[in-house]
Amino acid sequence: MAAQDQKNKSPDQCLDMTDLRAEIDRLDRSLVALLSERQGYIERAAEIKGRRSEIRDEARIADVLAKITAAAQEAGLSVHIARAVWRTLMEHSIALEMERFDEIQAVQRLR
Ligand SMILES: C=C(O[C@@H]1C=C(C(=O)O)C=C[C@H]1O)C(=O)O
Repeated sequence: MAAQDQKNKSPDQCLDMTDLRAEIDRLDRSLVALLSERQGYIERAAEIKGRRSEIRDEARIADVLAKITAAAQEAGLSVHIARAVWRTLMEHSIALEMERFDEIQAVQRLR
């Protein structure tokens, strides 16, 4: 086990709110890194998709929500939290993808 891992405390090992919040802050940094990596693929999708109408894909949104629901159930994460977070995440991702798509189109019109 890496030295860093040994410093992490399980919820039961946290004896006060300072301990507990340090662990939440650590996990939040990891979540930000993962969401940033996810955003890279959203931005790339804006380059790959040929039409603005392709950006919001309801079938894919339903597919992601179904996979997230199953993964949350398996992991013991509240399905209510998981679905709410991913619905919000996908709405903001779609908005970002549209912004990027419009920027690309604007640059191409100038050429
Ligand atoms: C990245 C995509 O574009 C959109 C963003 C999605 C997401 O954030 O997971 C899902 C569906 C799409 O509306 C995609 O089509 O997969």
